[in-house]
Amino acid sequence: MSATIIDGKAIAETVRGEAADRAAALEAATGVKPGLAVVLVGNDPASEVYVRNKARLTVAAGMASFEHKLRANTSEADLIALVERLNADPLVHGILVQMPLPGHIDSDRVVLAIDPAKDVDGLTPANAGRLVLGRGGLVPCTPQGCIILAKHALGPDLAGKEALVIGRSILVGKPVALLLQAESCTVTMAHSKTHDLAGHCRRADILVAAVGRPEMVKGDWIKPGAVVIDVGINRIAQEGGKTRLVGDVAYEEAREVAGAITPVPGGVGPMTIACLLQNTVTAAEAQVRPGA
Ligand SMILES: NC(=O)C1=CN([C@@H]2O[C@H](COP(=O)(O)OP(=O)(O)OC[C@H]3O[C@@H](n4cnc5c(N)ncnc54)[C@H](OP(=O)(O)O)[C@@H]3O)[C@@H](O)[C@H]2O)C=CC1
Ligand SMILES: Nc1nc(=O)c2c([nH]1)NC[C@@H]1CN(c3ccc(C(=O)N[C@@H](CCC(=O)O)C(=O)O)cc3)C=[N+]21
Repeated sequence: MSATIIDGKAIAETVRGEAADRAAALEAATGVKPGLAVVLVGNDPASEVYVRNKARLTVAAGMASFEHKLRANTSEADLIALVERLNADPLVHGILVQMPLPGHIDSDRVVLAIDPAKDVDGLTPANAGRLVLGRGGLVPCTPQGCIILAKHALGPDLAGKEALVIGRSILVGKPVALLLQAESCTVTMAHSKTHDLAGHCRRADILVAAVGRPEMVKGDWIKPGAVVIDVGINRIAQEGGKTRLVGDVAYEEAREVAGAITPVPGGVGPMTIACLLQNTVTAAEAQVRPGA
């Protein structure tokens, strides 16, 4: 039996449409157009593609896009000074600093400089803490996207499902595990020190892979009928000098066993951008109508 392919591209289009409607309603009511600032340090070619995609889709959703491309040798102080200017800029409601940053910059200090009200990545201690406590705040985009995709496959009620998250980063693994727990799943978090990863995978009704290792999760690790959400974005070399994107799951093997699976590209990636636009509108609404 072959898995249902979860169409992240189509689902993301719907989510972006909702963000566009909310942005238009806010502008009609208050005259304020939500604005998103993206900061990229250095010229990593893959990151440049994401930044370009984000800018195009932000404008298409009726929001303002501000791009700041800084040289790879930009100092931490100059980067923090830019973040502080964006914090103070009334046209900017959301700030995203693309990770990873070059090695000479302490990313914790940069994230701490972001106004939590504009932290559309949900990385500041204020937003991360609210997520742990279950008290709202801005929630990281990729984890939100994972939950939406899992619900597309399983329906809105995820309660009681066995969920395994591979990866425990602040950007993806930890928040996705918290969101699954909030949906009343029974959650296991695996990482580089986990023993018998394959055995853990085989118990999972929902498997989220956020590792950054191309095709690490094999088909025979997957419980028949499971929902597989592949967060990995890995560029690998192909014959003829070309490259291609693959996830953290061996897709061709996995789709023979899983009940539903997200492709790479066209799965979680587009959802990340769609949820970023939603977070930008949410941030703008709160900044325009505090307490509303
Ligand atoms: N689709 C999208 O929108 C997005 C995709 N990504 C992609 O998702 C992937 C993960 O990103 P991110 O979370 O930022 O990555 P990090 O490198 O920050 O985290 C990777 C995690 O994987 C764990 N890990 C590493 N090797 C193994 C192993 N052999 N077995 C089990 N666990 C392992 C690490 O464990 P430990 O903690 O022990 O070191 C760590 O927790 C990347 O491919 C990235 O490009 C990221 C963001 C958005
Ligand atoms: N502060 C921060 N927040 C992030 O959310 C963040 C980050 N830094 N650093 C890098 C990762 C990676 N990431 C992606 C977003 C969209 C796609 C995406 O749109 N992918 C498409 C197209 C990919 C392509 O074809 O190039 C797809 O998978 O179909 C991919 C990857 C966000 N990240």
